[in-house]
Amino acid sequence: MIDGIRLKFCGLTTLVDAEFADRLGADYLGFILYPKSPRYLPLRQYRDMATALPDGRKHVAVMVEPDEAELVAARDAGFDRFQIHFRTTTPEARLRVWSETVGKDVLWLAPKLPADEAVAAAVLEAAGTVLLDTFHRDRFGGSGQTGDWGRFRELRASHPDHTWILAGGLSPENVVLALAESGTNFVDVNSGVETAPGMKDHAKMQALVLAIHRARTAN
Ligand SMILES: O=C(O)c1ccccc1N[C@@H]1O[C@H](COP(=O)(O)O)[C@@H](O)[C@H]1O
Repeated sequence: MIDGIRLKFCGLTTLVDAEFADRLGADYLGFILYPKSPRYLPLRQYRDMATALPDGRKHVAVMVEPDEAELVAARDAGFDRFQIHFRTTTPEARLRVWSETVGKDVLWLAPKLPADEAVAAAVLEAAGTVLLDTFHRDRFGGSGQTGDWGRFRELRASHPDHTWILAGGLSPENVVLALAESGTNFVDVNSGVETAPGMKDHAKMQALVLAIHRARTAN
């Protein structure tokens, strides 16, 4: 927690980067288990890394429309949270399977939500947390593009019983404005603190944490 803001650094592919995220005080460390991502981390590599990481941070498995066996494998590997990106045409029964497999409290649903679509009731029923990433027609996440922070604010206010996570193109340069405009207390940061996909830039990670700290402690 950085002065009341929950922080997840995502797309971690090396122990050095994960340890650095931990030292900076990130609450959540995100590992992308989606083979088509340039930040893909195979599950066996995650297991090796996880045993070497200090306790205290929650580990998030980032997946795209996993089948039940893939989700069970991630659950059995010891992840604490499960962030699932999916198309809004996904059958509701599938959302229920994800929810029953890991539990509503630890499931983060990330619908690929076009500007004119509401968050479906089935999404809110299946998960206690909704992650709003920027809509991109051809991608599930990691686009590096910012979204509609005003819409995030409205959705969060409309569903106060859920936890809402802001994602999409967040960086040291824009995070303070994103906090102010979205009203979020939970940010997910990925490509905005990289030198290349999957390679974290420690100076940018530190700058992001400092930017949040300064914004939150300024009078
Ligand atoms: O980063 C990826 O490659 C990725 C692939 C598939 C699903 C999610 C992915 N990343 C997630 O996307 C958001 C936003 O990322 P960015 O800050 O815009 O780069 C974040 O939740 C990542 O976990």
